[in-house]
Amino acid sequence: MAPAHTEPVLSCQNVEKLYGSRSNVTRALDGVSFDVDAGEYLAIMGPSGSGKTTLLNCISTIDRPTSGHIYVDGQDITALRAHQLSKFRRERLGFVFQDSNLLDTLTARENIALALTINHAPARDVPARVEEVAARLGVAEVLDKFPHEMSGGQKQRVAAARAIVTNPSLVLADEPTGALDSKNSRRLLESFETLNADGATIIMVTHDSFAASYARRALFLKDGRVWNEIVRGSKTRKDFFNEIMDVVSFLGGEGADVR
Ligand SMILES: Nc1ncnc2c1ncn2[C@@H]1O[C@H](COP(=O)(O)OP(=O)(O)OP(=O)(O)O)[C@@H](O)[C@H]1O
Repeated sequence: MAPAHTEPVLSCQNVEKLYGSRSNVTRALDGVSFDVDAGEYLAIMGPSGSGKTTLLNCISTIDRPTSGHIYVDGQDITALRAHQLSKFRRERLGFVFQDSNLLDTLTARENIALALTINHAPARDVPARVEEVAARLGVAEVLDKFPHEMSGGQKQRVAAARAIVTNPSLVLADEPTGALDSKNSRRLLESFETLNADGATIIMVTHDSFAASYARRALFLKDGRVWNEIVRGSKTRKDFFNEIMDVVSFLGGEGADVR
C-alpha cells in the first residue's frame, strides 16, 4: 500500500522579498520554494547577505514576503491579519535566537513555564512539563537559577526548552550556537539532535558547517535563491560535514567561520 500523503509542515512557494524603493531595490529573496516535512531537521546556509535571516523572518511572520506564499500546517501565513499573527507564533512556533532572550527577572523554571502559561496550558500540568523538558535538555539542575547565574550554554539550552515545551509545529533557530564556545555548541547541537529524534521539526539558520552537519538536510541560499541542497541520508556526520564544507568553499568560502 502506498504511504499516506502527509502535508508538509512548511511550504514556501515562490517567495520574493524586495527591500527599498523603486530607485534602490534589494531583492533579498528571489523566488524561494521548498517544503519541510514533519520530523525534518533542516539547516539553511549561504554567504552573508544571501537572504537567510530574511527567509527566517518571513517564515516566523516577523516580516512579510513581497510576493509568494508560505504555508504552515496548510495555512497560508502570508494572508494572516495582524491580530492573528501573535496567536500563530505563540501556538505554532518555537524560537531559539543567538542570544537566549530569557527574561532576566525570572528563573529558568519561570521562563519555561511562562511559554506554557501564555498558551493557556492547564496550570496543574505546568510543573511536570517544565521538569520533563528540562531533563531532556540537561538543565534540570539550573531550573531555580536566574539567567545571570547560568553559563551561556545553559541559557541556550533553557531557551531551547522554552521553545519546545509547547510542542510547536516548527522550531526556528537563528545562529543558535553563534555565541557559544565549541563545547557548549556541541552540547546544544546534541540537544537539538535529541529533540529531532523525539519528533520536533527544526529549521536552523547557521554560518557554521559544523552546526549544519547535525541537521538531516542542508539548503544553500545564494543571492536570494535556493542554490543547492544536500541530504545527510545514511552518511556519517563527519562525511556530511565534509560535503557541506565542499559546497561552502564552492560558494565563496566562509570556511573561516567553521570551528
Ligand atoms: N531592512 C532591510 N532594508 C534593506 N535591505 C535589507 C534589509 N534587510 C536585509 N536587507 C538586504 O537583503 C539582503 C539579504 O539580507 P539577510 O540579512 O537576509 O542576509 P543573511 O544571509 O541573513 O546575511 P548574514 O549571514 O550576513 O546575516 C542583503 O543584501 C541585505 O543587505
